Amino acid sequence: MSLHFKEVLRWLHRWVSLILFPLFALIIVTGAILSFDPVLDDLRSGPAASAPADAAALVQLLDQVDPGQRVRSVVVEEGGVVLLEFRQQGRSRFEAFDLDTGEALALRGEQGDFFNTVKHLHKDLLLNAAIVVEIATYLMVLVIIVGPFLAWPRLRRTLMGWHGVGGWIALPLVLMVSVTGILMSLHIGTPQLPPQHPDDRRMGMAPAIEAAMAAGDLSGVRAVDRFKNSAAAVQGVDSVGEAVYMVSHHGVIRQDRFPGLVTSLHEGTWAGAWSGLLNLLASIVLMGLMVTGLWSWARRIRQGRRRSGDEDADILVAYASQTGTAARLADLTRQALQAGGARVMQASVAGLSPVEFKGFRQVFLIASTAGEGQVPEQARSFLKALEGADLAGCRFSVLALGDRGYTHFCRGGEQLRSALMAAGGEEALPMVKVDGDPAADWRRWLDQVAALLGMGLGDVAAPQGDQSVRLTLRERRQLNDPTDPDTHEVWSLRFESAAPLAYRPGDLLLVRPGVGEPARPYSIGSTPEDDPHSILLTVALVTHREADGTQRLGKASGLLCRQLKEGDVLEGQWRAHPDFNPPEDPKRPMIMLAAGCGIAPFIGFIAEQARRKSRRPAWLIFGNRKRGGDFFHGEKLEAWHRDGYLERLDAVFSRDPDGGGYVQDRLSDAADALMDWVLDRDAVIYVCGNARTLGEGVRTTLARSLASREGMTPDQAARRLGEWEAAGKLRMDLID
Ligand SMILES: Cc1cc2nc3c(=O)[nH]c(=O)nc-3n(C[C@H](O)[C@H](O)[C@H](O)COP(=O)(O)O)c2cc1C
Repeated sequence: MSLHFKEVLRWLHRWVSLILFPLFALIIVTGAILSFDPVLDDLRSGPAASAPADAAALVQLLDQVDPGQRVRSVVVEEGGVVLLEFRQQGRSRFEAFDLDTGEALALRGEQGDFFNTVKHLHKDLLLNAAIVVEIATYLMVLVIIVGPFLAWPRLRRTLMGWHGVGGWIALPLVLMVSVTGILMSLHIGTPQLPPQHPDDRRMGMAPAIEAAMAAGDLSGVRAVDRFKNSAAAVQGVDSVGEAVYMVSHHGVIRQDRFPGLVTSLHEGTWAGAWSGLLNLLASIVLMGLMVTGLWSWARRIRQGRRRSGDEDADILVAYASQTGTAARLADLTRQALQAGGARVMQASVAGLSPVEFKGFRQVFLIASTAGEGQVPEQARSFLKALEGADLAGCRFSVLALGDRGYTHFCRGGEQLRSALMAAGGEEALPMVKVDGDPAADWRRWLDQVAALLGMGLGDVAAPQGDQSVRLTLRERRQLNDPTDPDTHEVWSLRFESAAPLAYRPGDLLLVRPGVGEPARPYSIGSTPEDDPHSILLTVALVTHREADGTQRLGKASGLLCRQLKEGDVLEGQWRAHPDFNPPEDPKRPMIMLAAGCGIAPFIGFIAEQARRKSRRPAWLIFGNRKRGGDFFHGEKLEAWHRDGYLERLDAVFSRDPDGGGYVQDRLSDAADALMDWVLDRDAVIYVCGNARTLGEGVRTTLARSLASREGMTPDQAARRLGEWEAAGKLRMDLID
């Protein structure tokens, strides 16, 4: 089936059931209640008579006890007991009589009006709106039929896994109840009726029996019911055998069966009263399918919408952060302004579209600079979207974080500011540029913000800055095959700290190669739970070739991989990186996508799992050039996989024949499983490696899989990824 067609089907399946959820639920729940009706009837009215009542005697009784012909139904029970149903002010009332003596008898049980009301609700919503129910039933059948085209049944212990398998197994049953409903509304497979006119009076019970006696040779009667507008159905026995006479003021038609297979299938009376329990099961399954579908849809929406702050905020604190500093400052800014009485929303620009800025009285943007003077990865699509945006009247202020050690100081913040101005935004406070540790500058900027808003500040928490650490190199081991020129030089380094450290795997160690030089961040790939004095790094040696052909080493990586000797001391800084730590919720699954030395933080993630004996579902896709030459930490990873700390391990090698290509190729091959993890199990996706190759490849593959699975346009899928980033469901730690 073509992808596009499948997307259309998925769209129909989802939106028809979401929009009509209340109506579907009403039809299904009332249907479920009605499936008890025949059962209760059976229990209440005692066994049906084995011998029918004499037709002439019954007419005589009716003439005697119901001269006004108000009885709506007649049932003949064992022992010559005749049960008559009267209606008074819309309510049913029952009376029992002895056929032989005409005496009134005590009732065995009281039949309420309840089932009648439910039946009407089921058939016409108590509003004479049978056509609405009919159309809804057509659409319900459409939703049911489309379901199996969307996915093969696969046993997965997820909400959507149950939804899929449940839908497949129950398909015949749920189709049976819904299709028979449609057939009934079309009068297909239901008893043939004699002609009727809209202004006919209702058929009386006694005249109906007499008409049946006159037209055929009906001798015994089991039951009489009003049927459709002005007709009646007389069930009984004639010279041929069991028969039903459909009687109207204009004719009589004899049938062998009543009410017909279609109706008895729909009402669940095809094998006696108790076969209705199958219909009850169908209703429960249908409700279950609707609720699981709705629930998982709602969860997906929620996954993308996580913003913190006040719903009715008129102040927005937006941030664009690469390693979490701007995000932390945005958090503290929001808290301080809220404490001062303002209504504030805080969000990453990854999850915002530029027009949203216009909905706020003031926007405060805290933006860092990454790479060589670029905006952080999470702000790239926002910056692009600003190109065509109209932000006339939008008032904004920027706090730009940076480091003068880099050539393009605070260029990320500058780019965002220029784009906001070009779109028509008005700068409320002049941009403040921060060099290095932002604590003091941020605090001053916050005072300006408060003054601009004309408010005082509540308690202001101090931002936690980077912490100095003194480390001794204890061990350095080359991870790639030194004899293979086709692999990059990568080392594993273990440092020791005299003081215990309370970092998390994924936090950063900032290494400054010299005074005035910019610091370079390295992901920490260990857990203090193994040893609080130890830190593990995985470092690629960066090399540049000069114009004259000589090779120059990267300053920070050269220091780590060459200059430092075992036993030497390194003065570094430890920076918390909460955006790139394992998920807070110890059960929430995680997917780790790593290329080359992007494996660095994940070694710590899985080590933490193993130390805690955690069975959190974890899936790692690692990509590099050659299995033989550069499967970094391969043995350790395979052991963790064997021991169950990694539920799934995929290693792909682009230069091996049949090596599986790149990480994004494996991701694309496993698109179904990937979407199961991400959408149904609410996994967090971590990506670490090169921005241009891995970052963009993963982004494209994710957007494509999402678009196909969810029936979205490429734009919608890209926006959803942005929302995931803002909500911390997609976390990228990339290097240019
Ligand atoms: C890899 C890397 C590249 C950076 N490039 C620049 C740059 O080109 N210009 C600049 O002013 N600051 C640069 N910085 C400094 C950051 O902008 C600064 O540390 C900021 O506080 C980080 O904020 P964040 O954690 O929110 O991303 C760079 C930092 C790192 C780690």
